[in-house]
Amino acid sequence: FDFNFSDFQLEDASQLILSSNSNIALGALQVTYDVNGASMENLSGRAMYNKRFRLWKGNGNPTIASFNTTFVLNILDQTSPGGEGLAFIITGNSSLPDNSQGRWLGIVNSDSNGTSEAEIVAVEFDTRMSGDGDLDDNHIGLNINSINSVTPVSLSGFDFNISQGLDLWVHLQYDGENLTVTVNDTLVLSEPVDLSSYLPEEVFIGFSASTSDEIQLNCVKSWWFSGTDISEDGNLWWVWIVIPVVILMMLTVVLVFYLYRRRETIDDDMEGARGNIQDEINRSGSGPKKFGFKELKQATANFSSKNKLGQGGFGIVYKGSWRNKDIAIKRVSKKSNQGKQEFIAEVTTIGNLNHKNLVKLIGWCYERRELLLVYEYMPNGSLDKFIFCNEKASTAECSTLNWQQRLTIIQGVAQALEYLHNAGDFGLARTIQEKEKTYHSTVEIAGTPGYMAPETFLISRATIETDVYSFGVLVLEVVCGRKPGNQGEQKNYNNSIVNWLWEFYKNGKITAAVDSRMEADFVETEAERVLVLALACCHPNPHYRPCMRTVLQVLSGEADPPEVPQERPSFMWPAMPPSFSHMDYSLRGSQLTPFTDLTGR
Ligand SMILES: Nc1ncnc2c1ncn2[C@@H]1O[C@H](COP(=O)(O)OP(=O)(O)OP(=O)(O)O)[C@@H](O)[C@H]1O
Repeated sequence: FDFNFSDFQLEDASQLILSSNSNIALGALQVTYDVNGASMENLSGRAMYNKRFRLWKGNGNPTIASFNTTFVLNILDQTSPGGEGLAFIITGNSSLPDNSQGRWLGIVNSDSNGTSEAEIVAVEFDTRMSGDGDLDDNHIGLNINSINSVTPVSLSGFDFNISQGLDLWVHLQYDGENLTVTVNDTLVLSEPVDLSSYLPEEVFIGFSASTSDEIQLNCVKSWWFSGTDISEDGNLWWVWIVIPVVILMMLTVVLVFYLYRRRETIDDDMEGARGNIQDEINRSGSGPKKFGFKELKQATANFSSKNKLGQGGFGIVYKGSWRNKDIAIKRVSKKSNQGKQEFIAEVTTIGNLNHKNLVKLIGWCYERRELLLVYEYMPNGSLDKFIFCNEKASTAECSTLNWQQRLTIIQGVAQALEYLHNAGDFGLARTIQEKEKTYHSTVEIAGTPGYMAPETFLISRATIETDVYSFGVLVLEVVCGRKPGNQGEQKNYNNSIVNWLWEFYKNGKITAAVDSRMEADFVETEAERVLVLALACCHPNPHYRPCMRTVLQVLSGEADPPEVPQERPSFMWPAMPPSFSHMDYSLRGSQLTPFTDLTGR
């Protein structure tokens, strides 16, 4: 809070509040006017700076501003003696009190004198001894809400005479505790005073003066003021709004940038993954088409549950319509363990297969972290619907397959499997074997209990032999119309359909196991041949299982079924090839692990 009037010109009036008896003339502030030829008697006047100065703030232990001010006074008696005096004032009220001429110096009047309502602190330059408290006619004093000074100091002792028309350089300083006054570089007054006790927080500063019957010229020739601006803190409200807003904006920018980068990284990863997948699939030279996710979403009416065909180990299969053609879309579950490698394996191997008994893989999609496989649609659905009948289903709902149909199915599956075992050294099994992981037609260790060869858990992978075992179980299912067993039963290996049938075989009545729903309408020799073949496929020792070529020969009648022992052999591991069969396994000690407990999924 600073201002400086090196002199006073008329235009400076806009920065001042001048009472009616004050004006600017002759380069000076005439606190009581001395021009215009009007009477100068019994006047009082005030000339205040027009902006308030914040003197203090806060309650209890307030912060108090400090200030410095220097002004040049020129007071000249017009009568002898002259009268009355001039004061530097700090006040809550800029307006001149009524009837403050004469001895009141424009500071107070008879009503406000001595009251706190006056709200004024003044340093008076008193040129007339006019009241009881006055020291002499040449003194200064600190006045608080009163015309009587707290500590009047005579300037006569300092060789100054206030009202002789000499320039008095007055420097007034307040440090928040003490008020000091120097006149012409001489310290004349120093007084402790808490201005906040008497004055409001915001004050006007300026000058007051008066005349009486005795008159004088009351001029201020220049005025400089500088005070600490404690109001700034109080005006910092905008800081509390602006800074949090700026911080919030910065955080938002950082967050948006971070999310954008993260998204980019994810997209990059996905792009990278997709790129790899696409590259690998392309490199394999396979035929399946790459579909867009949107395309498949549309084809399945947004994967509507109405279009669900079934659910396998990898996820849900939906029926879809694409270019007026029915398709089946397997949406690999995100929870599924099918990873990129398995996906590529499925696309590149199955996609390259071409056999009338194998469902054709038309295409694939890997987008938005979604893995999808598109197959040709099989309108008749799954075989299990035809060979197992829900006990609650009516006869109409469960049409029984005749012997020829069953034989055709078995032959069809055998042909497909033989094709797989010969086509390109069985890509799927090979792909997964490389990873030392089993892959068959479902997740983790191949498939559903009951279809799994006993060694599956021990070797942890699919082999041609384990496929033959599964085929054997399928044959038993198709011929006997019986499920391989529920999961609970499968925890006990001896409860499997294989063990069940072996009992019939042992008792010499294997055809008694044939599905009774055919009402004995089947060719007994064919049924026996097929069932014994199935037992051979399900031999606990993989080395004794026939290959699929042999299976086909037996099914077509070109060859007899392999010899099958009357008693089901125990499962031993490691399994010995036929040439070692004479060896006493028990001598092999701990290396030989009789199979006792097999746990499926
Ligand atoms: N191409 C298709 N046409 C018609 N229905 C199909 C087709 N593919 C699958 N389905 C139906 O969806 C079901 C699930 O098929 P999916 O191939 O996922 O599993 P699965 O062969 O039954 O078992 P696994 O998970 O062991 O392979 C099938 O049982 C069948 O009912």
